Amino acid sequence: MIEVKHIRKKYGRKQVLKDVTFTAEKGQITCLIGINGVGKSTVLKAIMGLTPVAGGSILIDGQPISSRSYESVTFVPDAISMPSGMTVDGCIRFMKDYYASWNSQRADELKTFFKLNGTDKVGELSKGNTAKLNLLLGLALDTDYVLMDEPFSGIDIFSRELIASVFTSHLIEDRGVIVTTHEIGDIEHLIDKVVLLDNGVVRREFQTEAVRMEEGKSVIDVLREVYNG
Ligand SMILES: Nc1ncnc2c1ncn2[C@@H]1O[C@H](COP(=O)(O)OP(=O)(O)OP(=O)(O)O)[C@@H](O)[C@H]1O
Repeated sequence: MIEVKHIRKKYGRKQVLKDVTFTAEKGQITCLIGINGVGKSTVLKAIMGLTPVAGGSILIDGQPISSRSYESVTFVPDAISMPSGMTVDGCIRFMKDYYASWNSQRADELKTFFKLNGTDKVGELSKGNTAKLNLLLGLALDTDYVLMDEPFSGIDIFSRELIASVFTSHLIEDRGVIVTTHEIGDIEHLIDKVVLLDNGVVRREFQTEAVRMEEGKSVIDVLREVYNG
């Protein structure tokens, strides 16, 4: 389980996270939602230890985050970090050489699933194919948790559907996923849990199925309630 407890974060004088607490379970898809600039990416970066936080703690399977956390958590950022002149197969080879946890079989399956062409260069990929390659490079690592920052950002409906279908496939297996997205409609039916960030705090944390069954509400209904009062 990933446990985020009372974390705070300031950029300069701006208090972005005032007191953020939530958990994300292994085997579940947890969606971090909130309006632009609320601090979703900052939370993901904090879990990865990529940005320092002022207070609170973050535990991964009971252990405080450290350089060893990379063995259990993968971060898929919202932009690809591979050189533009590298081919899709070149990226895959690079990752295989660099990471002991690289799973070549899953990488091959993802390449086929996303219909990526091995000889295409990163800099010449469409936005949708760039997002797919970025996900491939993250999901082919054998880690217990995957954090994805806006995997649907700026891509067409068909690519979004294909990416969404990965969430329910064996390619995710029983890993824990934390995803940020504005495209809630695309994945509402796939999400197990929602963490709603607003004004530096978690305004609601709920299991989607429970809210659907007990209150007859969708995630969007809850969002409207929170933001429109
Ligand atoms: N390195 C930084 N230096 C200064 N301010 C920053 C930095 N990174 C983020 N911020 C600010 O912190 C706030 C939260 O940013 P963050 O990217 O975490 O929000 P977000 O919820 O992911 O936004 P979006 O939905 O637009 O992606 C924003 O106001 C942003 O401008």
